[in-house]
Amino acid sequence: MMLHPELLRAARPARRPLALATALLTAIAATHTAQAVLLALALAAVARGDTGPLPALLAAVGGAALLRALLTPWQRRTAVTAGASARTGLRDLLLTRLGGTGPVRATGERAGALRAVLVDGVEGADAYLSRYLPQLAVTCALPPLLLAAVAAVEPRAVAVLAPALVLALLAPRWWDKLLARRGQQHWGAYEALAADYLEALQGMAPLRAAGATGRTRARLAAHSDRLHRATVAKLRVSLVDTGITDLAVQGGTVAAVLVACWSAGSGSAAPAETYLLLMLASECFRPVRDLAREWHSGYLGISAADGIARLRTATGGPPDTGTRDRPWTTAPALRFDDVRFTHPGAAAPALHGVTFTAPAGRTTAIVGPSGAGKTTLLGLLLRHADPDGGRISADGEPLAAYTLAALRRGIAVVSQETYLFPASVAENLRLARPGADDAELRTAARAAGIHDEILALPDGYATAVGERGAALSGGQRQRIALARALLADAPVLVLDEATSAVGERAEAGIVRALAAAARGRTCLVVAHRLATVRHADRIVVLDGGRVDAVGDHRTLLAAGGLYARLAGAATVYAGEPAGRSAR
Ligand SMILES: Nc1ncnc2c1ncn2[C@@H]1O[C@H](COP(=O)(O)OP(=O)(O)OP(=O)(O)O)[C@@H](O)[C@H]1O
Repeated sequence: MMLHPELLRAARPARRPLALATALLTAIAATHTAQAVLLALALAAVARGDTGPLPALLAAVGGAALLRALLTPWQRRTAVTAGASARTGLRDLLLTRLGGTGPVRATGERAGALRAVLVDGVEGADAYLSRYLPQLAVTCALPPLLLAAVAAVEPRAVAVLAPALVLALLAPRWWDKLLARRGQQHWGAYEALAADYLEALQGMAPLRAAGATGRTRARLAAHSDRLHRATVAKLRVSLVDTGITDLAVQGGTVAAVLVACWSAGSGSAAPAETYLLLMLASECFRPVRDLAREWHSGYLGISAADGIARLRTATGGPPDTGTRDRPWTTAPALRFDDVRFTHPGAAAPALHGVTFTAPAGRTTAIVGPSGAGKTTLLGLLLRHADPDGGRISADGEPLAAYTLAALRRGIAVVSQETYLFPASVAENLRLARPGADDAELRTAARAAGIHDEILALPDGYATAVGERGAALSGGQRQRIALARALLADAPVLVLDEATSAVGERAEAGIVRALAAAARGRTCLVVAHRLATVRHADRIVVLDGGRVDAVGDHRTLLAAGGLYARLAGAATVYAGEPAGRSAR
């Protein structure tokens, strides 16, 4: 009788089909009981030598079997519908929750473990809800009614059937805690192995380059062995559980047969009563046997339930309490006011009180040495986290006033880590705007400097890009991601090292084209190569989490501070004398 609040919560969206599936299962169980009673009456008629009622009784038996044959597929279909509805609701909820907590890393979960919960865990919850739960309801409801019927026929039989039923259903509950613990250990080992395999597959190239594939294989084998041991430990407890249930079912049935024989032998029961007793005794245990059959479905769901609960209640994102559910209609001015932030667990603040304005419809670049806080600042703008102090506002309205969905619709982001889905180039572009026509796709691709290269692909815009865009170069992937962001037509465009994989020569042209395409939008650009941002309307120089200077390229160079030093380093790095760049 394993009930888990997390799984019961997941059942809510599927309440109706689950109730129908349970009602149908009850009806199917009722046809078994009716068939048993009718067969007992038919056998009693044969024993009496009275064949008169036999045709009607046998026709009724056939009717019960036929009804069951009709109800069973209906029940299965309804249960599958209920499971699908619960599964979809649960995955939606978990994905929304994950989306709300920001990047996957923010939840502290490994991607492979998340995949295990979202795919296998939710499948386990489906099996629990659609198969185990209806059967559990029937098992709790039916045997007491059948015991009452047995009591009416032969009260003494209840004395053997009731303890057997109690033993079958309740004895295994004594080690529910152990079962739950073993289930969790098994699930934990499964999640860890899923995460290990995903990371090993994703990191195959660097592992091979570092000659570490052998060590990785050995580590995976060790974790696989851990999962095997957890499976055996779980199976051992599970087998004891089903063993006790089987023993109680067999023992109870045999005891009931003995009571029936004794009643018949002593002449205290008529043949009809004896047959009824034999049939009803067997029917008492049918739901218990059926529940044992669904036991593994239930156990899988229970094992995964804690993982689902952990994900559903994952914290790490800011509260989505804003009421403005539409993004800005025109490009807003973004104001950072004394923004302070320390990453969870970090020893020192990443931002110490950052103040500047990114003017509406203009391009503002954020530059600074590694670790200056540029990415942290963009993360706060996207509300992956909220500042510890100060505030960020758009057109004077705090970001928290907007719903997270509105905010994220209003801000298109291209970061260093681009993600392309295994679909065509056109489909990847249309993720940003499903209704975009071909001309719009081409305009965005031209602005991102990728149009000609797309045309040169085997099927042009219909070319499949492979998993994570494997069929394209890093620079091509980044420019497709840029085109996608332009297509989104959001009033705010954030580029975080968005052209880092593009060659330096091509980069300047792309950035110029981007600036033209994004005219009228508020752009925030982070780039290591200063040549990328020298045409920005405003440049904010960050250093150690503080604003060092704000200005345009010329005034910052003339001021001769950190920016000039960074520019010098950049031009030397690019093979140019520092003086040329300064002019
Ligand atoms: N998730 C994190 N947890 C703890 N500290 C972090 C985290 N992310 C960044 N930091 C720290 O915050 C500071 C600012 O990091 P941030 O990534 O914002 O700098 P950056 O200017 O973008 O650097 P880079 O140019 O190298 O990308 C650094 O000291 C960094 O170590």
